[in-house]
Amino acid sequence: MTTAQLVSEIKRKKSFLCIGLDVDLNKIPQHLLKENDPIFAFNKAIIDATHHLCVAYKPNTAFYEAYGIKGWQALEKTINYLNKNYPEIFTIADAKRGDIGNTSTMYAKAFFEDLAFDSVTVAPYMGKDSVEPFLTFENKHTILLALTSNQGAFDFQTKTVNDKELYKEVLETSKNWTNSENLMYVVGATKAEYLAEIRNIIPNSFLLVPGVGAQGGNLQDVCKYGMSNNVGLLINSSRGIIYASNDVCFANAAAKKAQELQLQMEVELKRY
Ligand SMILES: O=c1ccn([C@@H]2O[C@H](COP(=O)(O)O)[C@@H](O)[C@H]2O)c(=O)[nH]1
Repeated sequence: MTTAQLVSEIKRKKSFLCIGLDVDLNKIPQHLLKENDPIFAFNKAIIDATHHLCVAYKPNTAFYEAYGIKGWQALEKTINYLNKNYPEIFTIADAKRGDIGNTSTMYAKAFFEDLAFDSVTVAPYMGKDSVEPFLTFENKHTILLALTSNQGAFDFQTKTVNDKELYKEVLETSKNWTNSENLMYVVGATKAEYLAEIRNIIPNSFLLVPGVGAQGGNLQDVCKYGMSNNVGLLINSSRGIIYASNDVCFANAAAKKAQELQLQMEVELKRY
């Protein structure tokens, strides 16, 4: 999917919501455990109930890898289901990959070709040659970790290196890499006060913003400092939406939570 198509979907749906599909078998409704593939059954119900309220889904691959081959098959079924039934949806494999060049090429093939995701999250720590293989794929997006939502972000990302905080160095350096138009960045909603400075460095890049909901980030603060001319935001909530209820009406409860966020986004889109 192109960035222009993503922006047009955001405007059509009046939503820049990304729903995280972080499936934990201990948290899903117990009646689903009788299904042949409980993870996919859960995802399908959530997707069918919420697709009109969001523009993106983000399965975090850890929640699939934890269940071995069955988890990986459920991830494959989920992305195939999305691509077949809701091709207008932007898909994110939250896999946080990145390695020496030839290995990164294989990661990129896995997520962009085999699984046909629109984007994958990548860690910048190994530098340019570990990220550029992802950037060579046309109309695919590499979402680089810049300033993450967790407390540990302060261990390295905000430390000063060469008179600059490390996350700023990541932004400034990566924006000059070949095919950098295919870059997006992760910035945690819990770090909204950093967004104005981040926008000075990358005024138009899309930001994937996790941390609203369960982690306590505030949607309005993120929009105030993080929205760009082309919206430029995908705000993610995972647990806050998909585990709204664990009874038989779980998908409706998830849709209700998603709608609460979508309505707030509609207000923000009018404001900026
Ligand atoms: O900085 C980051 C990067 C990634 N994540 C991931 O996003 C979701 C958040 O889930 P919630 O349940 O809405 O808290 C999850 O997959 C994280 O691994 C992040 O939270 N922060």
